Amino acid sequence: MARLPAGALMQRAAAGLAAACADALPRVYGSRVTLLTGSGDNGADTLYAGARLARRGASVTAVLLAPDRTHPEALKTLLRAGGTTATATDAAPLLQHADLVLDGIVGIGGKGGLRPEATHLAGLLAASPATVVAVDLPSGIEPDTGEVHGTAVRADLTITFGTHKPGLLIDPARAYAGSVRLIDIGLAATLPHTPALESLQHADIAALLPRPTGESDKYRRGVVGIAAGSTRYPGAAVLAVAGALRGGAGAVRYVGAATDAVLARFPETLISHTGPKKAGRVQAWVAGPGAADDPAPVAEALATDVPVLLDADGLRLADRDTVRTRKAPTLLTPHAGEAAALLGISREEVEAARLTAVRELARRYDATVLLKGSTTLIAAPDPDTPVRVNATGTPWLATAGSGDVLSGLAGSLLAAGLSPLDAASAAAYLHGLAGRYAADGAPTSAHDVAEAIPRAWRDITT
Ligand SMILES: NC(=O)C1=CN([C@@H]2O[C@H](COP(=O)(O)OP(=O)(O)OC[C@H]3O[C@@H](n4cnc5c(N)ncnc54)[C@H](OP(=O)(O)O)[C@@H]3O)[C@@H](O)[C@H]2O)[C@@H](O)CC1
Ligand SMILES: Nc1ncnc2c1ncn2[C@@H]1O[C@H](COP(=O)(O)OP(=O)(O)O)[C@@H](O)[C@H]1O
Repeated sequence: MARLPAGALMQRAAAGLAAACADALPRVYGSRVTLLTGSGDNGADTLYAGARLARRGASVTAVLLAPDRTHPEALKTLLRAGGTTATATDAAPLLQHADLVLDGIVGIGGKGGLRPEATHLAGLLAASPATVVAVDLPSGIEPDTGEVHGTAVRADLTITFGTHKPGLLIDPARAYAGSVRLIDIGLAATLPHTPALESLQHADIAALLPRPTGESDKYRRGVVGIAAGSTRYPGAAVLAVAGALRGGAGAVRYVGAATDAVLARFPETLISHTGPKKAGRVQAWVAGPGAADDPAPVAEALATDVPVLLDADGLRLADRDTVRTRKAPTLLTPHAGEAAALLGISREEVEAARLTAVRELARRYDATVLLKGSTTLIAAPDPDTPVRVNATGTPWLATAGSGDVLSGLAGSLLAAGLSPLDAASAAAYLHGLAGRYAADGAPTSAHDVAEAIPRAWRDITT
């Protein structure tokens, strides 16, 4: 992100910051505020905000990480307002007794992991009972990727300026930010034209979801084929069909070894006793959930000329060159473990660098990739298309079979005519919202998530 001159923008940032700190304190007058002040503009923001709080009667002390390189004007302003300074060696009691700490060690100018002195302060801060407010972003996280190398500040609240940085939206860094509040300081004209990341909201998703019209019939609405399930995992087929039936396609066709289980639960399913190749026309295939070790249905689905979603076993069974050379689009929906296997790295490496992993998979497979997990990311094969980060979801979704529901749902949206990027985005959004409704603060099941999809759909579109 480009660095802008201080001045008016910095004053706006400081005003917003001071107002947010005042909101976070029971009262400003008499409260103890400690500033962690680095030598860049991020540190200067803390000094200007601290000056505003000092003028309202707070007792403000700035811990200067680099006393001789502190922003001189900002420091003068704090001192004139009655604030004081300290060095990092005096920080421990100040942090221990503060009501509120402003973290301005580094912002978007931070490079690599925190240096030793900053690491030490972040450690002291972790043991402090104070409310921690991060300035622009928690020091130590990587602003552009969401990675965290070493120690980072854990904030209760992050006040970010102008735009959300990717690190505030993607785990693991996201978890360090606490709640995030965006302050508009008039940066819009200077931001890059195409963002690195997009996060679709209710209205964006509503505009994508298919709606039947008077002309519609079940075939025109799209038929989604589900090649899933095995004698070992029949439930995966049932759950994928459950998701597909709620995804907007006019009909769901099933092929696989779980016909009885699928029909028992969903008699409306069209059954074909062949592989995808001879199953009859569909507008999209979902291949892989619970497929166990049979590569044939996956290969047959990939040989068709309609969009194919590959999930679970389908990811392992698919041939990469076949995916790359398909004319119709392919959507891959791995969780971190499956992504790791495809990339030949560890699950931990994927979880530590989700953005890199999802982009790399999209590049290697020349396909759209939805990477599931604590942060769901969706990357298109074109590297210039912004990656999408899903705004809904809940950790309660981490329950067996909920990914199968997602695959059916996304497949159904593909069959209804959405592009892989939009189908994946809309499915993740609906699924995340349905997960929240189904859980409502208590454990839930994949089946309940599927049942909550219509409520999520209604909420988005009405
Ligand atoms: N964009 C805008 O328009 C606006 C931006 N604004 C604000 O400016 C912030 C960006 O300020 P910035 O560019 O001065 O960089 P910043 O984050 O303070 O870091 C640089 C300092 O950190 C140090 N340092 C670096 N790495 C480190 C590490 N790993 N561990 C420890 N230290 C490390 C580095 O030291 P050096 O390498 O020089 O020794 C240097 O001193 C931005 O986040 C926002 O708050 C607002 O005022 C509103 C308008
Ligand atoms: N910690 C988490 N926070 C939010 N969502 C999660 C978390 N862990 C998993 N999920 C979501 O739960 C679903 C699990 O899918 P998956 O791992 O494929 O499970 P399964 O194979 O059992 O169906 C995905 O939609 C994923 O994004």
